[in-house]
Amino acid sequence: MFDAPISPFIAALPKAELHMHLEGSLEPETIMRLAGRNNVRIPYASAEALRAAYSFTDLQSFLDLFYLGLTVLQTGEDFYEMTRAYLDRAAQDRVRHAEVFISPQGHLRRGIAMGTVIDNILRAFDDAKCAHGMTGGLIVGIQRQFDEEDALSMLDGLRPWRDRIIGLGTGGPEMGNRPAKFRRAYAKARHDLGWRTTIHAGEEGGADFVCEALDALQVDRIDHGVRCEADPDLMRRMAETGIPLTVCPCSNIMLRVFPDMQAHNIRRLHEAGLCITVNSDDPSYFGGYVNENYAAIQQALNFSDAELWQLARNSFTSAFMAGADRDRHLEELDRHKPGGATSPAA
Ligand SMILES: Nc1ncnc2[nH]cnc12
Ligand SMILES: [Zn+2]
Repeated sequence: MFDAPISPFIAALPKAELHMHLEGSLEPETIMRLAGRNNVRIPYASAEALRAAYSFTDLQSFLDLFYLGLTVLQTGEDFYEMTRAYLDRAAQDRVRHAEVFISPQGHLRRGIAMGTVIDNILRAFDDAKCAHGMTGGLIVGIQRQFDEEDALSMLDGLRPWRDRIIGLGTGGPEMGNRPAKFRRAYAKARHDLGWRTTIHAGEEGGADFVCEALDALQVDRIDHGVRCEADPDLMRRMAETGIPLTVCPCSNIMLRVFPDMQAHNIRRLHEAGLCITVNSDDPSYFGGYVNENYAAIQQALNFSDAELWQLARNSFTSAFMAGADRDRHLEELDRHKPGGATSPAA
């Protein structure tokens, strides 16, 4: 579906990916293989039949399949393989820093222990860092359809990994589950656990969801956020404060947030001075890893190499990453600047 050619510039461009759900990186072939290995019933005859079902009408129609697919994850090895496969694939796309989401509640409810989930994801990160020299970290995601008590008890269960987790996010069905529902969970993550925070807002929900996320939760980033355009005051605020948006162009087309890529507002958001980053969200479900997302906006919306370079730069400056790592990545990125590298003072 997203078959724009990936230019040599995009292929070589160092980039950070900040919005990618590990469970959304499970390819249909992997889902069917793990279903067989773990004796989990998936009501599709083959990987091709499962992939053929990836035709969505809205966020919920996707989430139904996403929640089905993740049931094949049973053992520590499954979580390791899923994470390692994504990180190896991302390294091929020149992702130098990856911040990925996991939704522990979806696994705890099926009787999987927190340690099985978290330890094995972190082990895959450690190995991928050695293999590819990449940096990155794990963001735990609240599933917003469950109540805040459930989110708070998940946070209690994550305390032993407090220093190895970088942030808290929230995903799941946005309508009917406003950001302020998780006020206490976000305060706990920030003050008690010392994590950075982000939330899916303004994907299907309106600009008011983005405002509420900023005011009630004081998040550091907004995931998606594309519907902020409906509120000019909010647009000005976002431009002034530089709060990053992790935009996922292919996801937005697949979930019908916009009818097609030409109609996507990412260029307008960028030109309005917002800090925009490009990400894949759930690459196996939406037909594109991060480079396909860069290529899609280049082709449909005429992003120049210089503009794509700026989006890649935003991805590093928006990351929840230590200053020394960021400086190292930015130095490497500088060498790919169209028209030549900037001087250290620039
Ligand atoms: N695009 C998305 N929106 C909300 N929740 C999600 N979980 C995985 N992908 C998601
Ligand atoms: Zn997402």
